[in-house]
Amino acid sequence: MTGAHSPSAAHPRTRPPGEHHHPTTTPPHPRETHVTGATIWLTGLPSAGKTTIAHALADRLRAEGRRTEVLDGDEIRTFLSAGLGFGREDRHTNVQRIGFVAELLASHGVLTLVPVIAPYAGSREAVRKRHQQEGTAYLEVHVATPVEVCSVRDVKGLYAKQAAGELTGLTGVDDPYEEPASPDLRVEAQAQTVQESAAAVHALLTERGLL
Ligand SMILES: Nc1ncnc2c1ncn2[C@@H]1O[C@H](COP(=O)(O)OS(=O)(=O)O)[C@@H](OP(=O)(O)O)[C@H]1O
Ligand SMILES: Nc1ncnc2c1ncn2[C@@H]1O[C@H](COP(=O)(O)OP(=O)(O)O)[C@@H](O)[C@H]1O
Repeated sequence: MTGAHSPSAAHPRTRPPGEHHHPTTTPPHPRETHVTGATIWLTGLPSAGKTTIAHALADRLRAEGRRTEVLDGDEIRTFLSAGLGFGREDRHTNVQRIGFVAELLASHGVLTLVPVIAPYAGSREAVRKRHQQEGTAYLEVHVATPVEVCSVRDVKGLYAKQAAGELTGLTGVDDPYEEPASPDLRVEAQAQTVQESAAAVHALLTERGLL
């Protein structure tokens, strides 16, 4: 269909039937005019520090008055991705679902932090592409703590379980982790405090004009 309501490059999402365009005379909410959202994906091995960095950064961003969400991997697997396992296909599906929700939030001005392993480069690339298509900012942060450090931290006891033969398919041990070739930022979290790691991501957001 062509005409006033046909989709355009600037508004690529299809409006549901019956939903009307807001009158152009309605001004946007003043606080929202200069707010740019973004998805900040923190990828890395289990116990690398993704969740800890995400929450430290979220606290800081909220204190600075920014709308911020953390899409926690464990929570997502309880609700949005309930029933999915840790095989290649399920992990890919999980990452695409999270990417979809993150993009929606980010497109509405929310700084959306995603501490999720996302072990496959192809899955991460698909999420980046989706953001590009929608014109939404996307940053990939590799929390690059080496497996030797992660396995000592072993926050959830997964490395010990794998070593004891009680679990197979642990990312970075007996399941793949495809390291990002050119992330927007690589954080050497094993050599930093949590606040230093969070500050490095904060500096990236500033550098990219998102703060
Ligand atoms: N086999 C195996 N491999 C990796 N991780 C495992 C596994 N089994 C359970 N867990 C726990 O689940 C969390 C990973 O889920 P995610 O949704 O973040 O990862 S994925 O992108 O779908 O791979 C991950 O959370 P984090 O430790 O916070 O990374 C693990 O605690
Ligand atoms: N610079 C750092 N950044 C993040 N976590 C760190 C750092 N230094 C030490 N840690 C510790 O490492 C652990 C990381 O656990 P977590 O954030 O749950 O990892 P992940 O979400 O990647 O599985 C936490 O106990 C945290 O306190």
